[in-house]
Amino acid sequence: MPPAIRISQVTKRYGQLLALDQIDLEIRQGEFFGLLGPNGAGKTTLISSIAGLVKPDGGRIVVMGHDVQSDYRNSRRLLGVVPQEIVFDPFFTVRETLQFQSGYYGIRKNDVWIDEILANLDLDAKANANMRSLSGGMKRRVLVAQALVHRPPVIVLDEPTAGVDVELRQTLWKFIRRLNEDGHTIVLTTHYLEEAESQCGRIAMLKAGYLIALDSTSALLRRFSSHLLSLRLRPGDVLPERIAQHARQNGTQWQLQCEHIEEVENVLAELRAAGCVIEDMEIGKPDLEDVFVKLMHSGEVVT
Ligand SMILES: Nc1ncnc2c1ncn2[C@@H]1O[C@H](COP(=O)(O)OP(=O)(O)OP(=O)(O)O)[C@@H](O)[C@H]1O
Repeated sequence: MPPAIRISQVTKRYGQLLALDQIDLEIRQGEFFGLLGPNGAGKTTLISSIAGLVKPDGGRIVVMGHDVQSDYRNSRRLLGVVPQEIVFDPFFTVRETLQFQSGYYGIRKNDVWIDEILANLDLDAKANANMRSLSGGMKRRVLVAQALVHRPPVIVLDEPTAGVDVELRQTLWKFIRRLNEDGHTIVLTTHYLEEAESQCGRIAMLKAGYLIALDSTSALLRRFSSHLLSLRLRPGDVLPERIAQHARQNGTQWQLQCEHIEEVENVLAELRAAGCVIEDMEIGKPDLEDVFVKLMHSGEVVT
């Protein structure tokens, strides 16, 4: 089984700017994969290269066994891309837009599938509305629908939830998760790290054109996220010196950054041994934002 997407040594320059620097990345069939990075990291350039819209200066991209440059038609047929920018033809209705898009892939009589997509994206009431008359969020739903008309096995979503309300986010994720459960490979870029954390099994992080992290979401969280332990002691109790050195006082609370959960256990044992009584305690869950911030500010590379 070929990988869904194989990216080998891909480099892209815009004049002096190195937008992608020798990127190597393999996305397996059936994965829900996150591509993260700050503004300008190269995510859209990489996605556009996968879609054959940008021609890399070096390297090779293969989608489901088909080279994006030398076998463009087949690779493009296997890919559905939801672009970041909203572009639409103001003269068509939503249904016409989707029929037109189906025709682009040589598919006629696609209305059963089009109806299913419209229903799953809560767009059925707007099927005959003119594209011009839709709100920004509705237009974004149509972009998602357009990417799916030819039932591509690999679906790439470039910030699909930017500027989208909570209800659509939930509808969208439910549909995308269902497609993933049915075997579709999903590649997602987003700035909403909690979305990436909850949806993606594996994550790559780009920084200024470099791939700086590639691992499962759980491994990245384990490796880079610390637990924030917040404690309130019985009035009059004093933190043992060793712990106080590393703790920060916030009103009546003490806060300690613990790299591992075992460290939390050690702190509690020391407090007990010192005769301290804990009146209130909270352990902050590690999240992808910690990982992201740490990786973006350190020179570390974990691929
Ligand atoms: N057509 C272009 N011409 C010149 N420079 C470009 C072009 N497209 C992108 N760039 C530059 O390449 C770099 C990577 O841009 P890209 O859009 O891929 O980043 P991104 O990670 O998708 O950012 P964002 O999160 O803001 O969407 C940026 O410095 C950007 O200014």
